[in-house]
Amino acid sequence: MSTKTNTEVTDSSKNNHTAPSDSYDLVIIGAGPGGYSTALRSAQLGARVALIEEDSTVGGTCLNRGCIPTKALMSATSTITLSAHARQLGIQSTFDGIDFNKLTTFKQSSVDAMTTGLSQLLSQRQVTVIHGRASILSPRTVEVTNDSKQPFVLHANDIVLATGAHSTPLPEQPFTSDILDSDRALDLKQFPEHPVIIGAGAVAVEFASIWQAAGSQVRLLIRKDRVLSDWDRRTSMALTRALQKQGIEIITGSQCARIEHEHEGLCVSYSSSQTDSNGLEQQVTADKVLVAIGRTPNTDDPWFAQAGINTDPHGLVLTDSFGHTSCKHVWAVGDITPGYHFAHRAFEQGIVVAESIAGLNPLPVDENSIPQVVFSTPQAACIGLGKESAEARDDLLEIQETIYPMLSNARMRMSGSTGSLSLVTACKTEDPTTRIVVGVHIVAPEAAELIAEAEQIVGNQVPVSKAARLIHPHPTFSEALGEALLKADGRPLHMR
Ligand SMILES: Cc1cc2nc3c(=O)[nH]c(=O)nc-3n(C[C@H](O)[C@H](O)[C@H](O)COP(=O)(O)OP(=O)(O)OC[C@H]3O[C@@H](n4cnc5c(N)ncnc54)[C@H](O)[C@@H]3O)c2cc1C
Ligand SMILES: NC(=O)c1ccc[n+]([C@@H]2O[C@H](COP(=O)([O-])OP(=O)(O)OC[C@H]3O[C@@H](n4cnc5c(N)ncnc54)[C@H](O)[C@@H]3O)[C@@H](O)[C@H]2O)c1
Repeated sequence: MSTKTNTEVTDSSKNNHTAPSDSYDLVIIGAGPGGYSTALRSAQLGARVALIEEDSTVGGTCLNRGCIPTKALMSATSTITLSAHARQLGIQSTFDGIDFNKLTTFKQSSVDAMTTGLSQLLSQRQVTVIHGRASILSPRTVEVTNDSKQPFVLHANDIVLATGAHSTPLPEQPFTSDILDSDRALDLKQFPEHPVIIGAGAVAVEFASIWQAAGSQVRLLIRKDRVLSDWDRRTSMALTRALQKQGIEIITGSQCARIEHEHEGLCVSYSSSQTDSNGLEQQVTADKVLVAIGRTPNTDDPWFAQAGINTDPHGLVLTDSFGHTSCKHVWAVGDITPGYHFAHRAFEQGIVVAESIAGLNPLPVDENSIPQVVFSTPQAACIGLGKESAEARDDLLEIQETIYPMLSNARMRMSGSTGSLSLVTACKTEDPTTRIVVGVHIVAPEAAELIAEAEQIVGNQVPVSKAARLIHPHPTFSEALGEALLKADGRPLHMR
């Protein structure tokens, strides 16, 4: 849940040496990954920075109710999956249930460690953190409101908008204690017994993995034939099959019509192109429903439009590749801007905006080399282009897909997991004799770590012939990428 408070307008950190003033080089609205990375880098470059956050803690969605608490739960429940696998390997272990109080303490301590550490870092860099709700009064003036004092005004040479996003509900179906968004799902006191999850993106798939591992009987209601349907088809199909193999029921081609309360839970009505061609509705029951159909940017306060900040039809703030908005001296970063919505993208945007404001002329964020990772079981990760998107590009020639059979990898076999790995290679029209790697797509237990190497290769446009010379330690999951590169270079080693 969002932890909005009406704390006093003051420095958040007790040991913050910088007293609030009314004049700054930079005022940033929102202390999530976009806002705090801008603050940290700007302060490092010598700017006087105020960071305004309406929650009681810094860190935004990611630290408080996104990346960190979900991965804490995932770290905990993945041990149940491991222990089930251990039994197959001859290691006797029993799963005696979950101490939810202890689990909640672990999750919260993971969050607290990150938010406290961030607060201290901001303090060390002399960033003034102010708790309150901010709005732009004019291009160089921000008003801050909270309950305890009169609104007050800050002046700034530049303003950065980093207000983030919130979960989108189904039409006319507000979130409740039973119809959950991810914030509410993270606050549950017990895992649900037979939840329905609506959606097929990162939130849906991660919660499906957490809950199924913990013993819930999860049903996923998805519109297409596979989860992560905007990913490369082979990869998303591999993950879909892996989830089904674990017992997650995936109802494909389905569109939720409504959710109603019944005597003992919820009834989800949906139309399904797969099971009923006459369009008749089907029903499933659930004790909780998680609605994970995307997020809406926090840009609907009237001051956005009044300040002249242009948005697209989804409410996303339009910027150039350096973060300038339509309003001079106002910049935007993170989930309110069009593109991938990940913390690591927001970090890089924050750095680029800070360096632009400081006059360092940074390179713009390279939107083509942003890795996507889903912390499901198994994990899925990708970077760059799939085969179809590469074929649609005018600047690429001779597109080739190389598929590595994951069960040829010793560590994959030992893990008991299924997976997939494919590479897309191509030549650029301007250099038609040099083949480079333009995309890597992985489903595997350590895909989130493996993708970092792929990012170097794709992001730096390394020729296949050079990348295939990199030596990988044996026996590791990372060898799978090495073997795939050898195959793409026409020199497969441990496969035909
Ligand atoms: C369940 C979940 C799991 C996720 N897991 C991952 C993951 O594993 N990896 C990953 O890379 N990404 C993950 N994400 C996405 C990631 O959390 C976001 O991309 C990231 O937080 C965006 O950062 P931001 O700074 O743009 O916005 P936010 O983090 O949303 O921060 C915006 C901040 O602005 C504040 N604010 C808004 N309006 C005002 C105002 N008017 N005045 C003052 N303060 C204001 C808000 O209170 C908030 O703290 C996850 C998201 C969710 C929901
Ligand atoms: N590991 C990570 O990096 C991570 C983890 C969780 C969330 N996130 C980010 O948080 C944001 C929110 O995640 P999300 O999964 O909610 O959104 P998403 O946009 O990633 O996925 C939304 C899913 O809902 C489906 N959908 C949309 N409207 C629907 C409808 N009316 N009925 C049924 N299905 C519908 C879409 O087809 C899609 O599969 C994303 O930007 C995501 O990148 C990232």
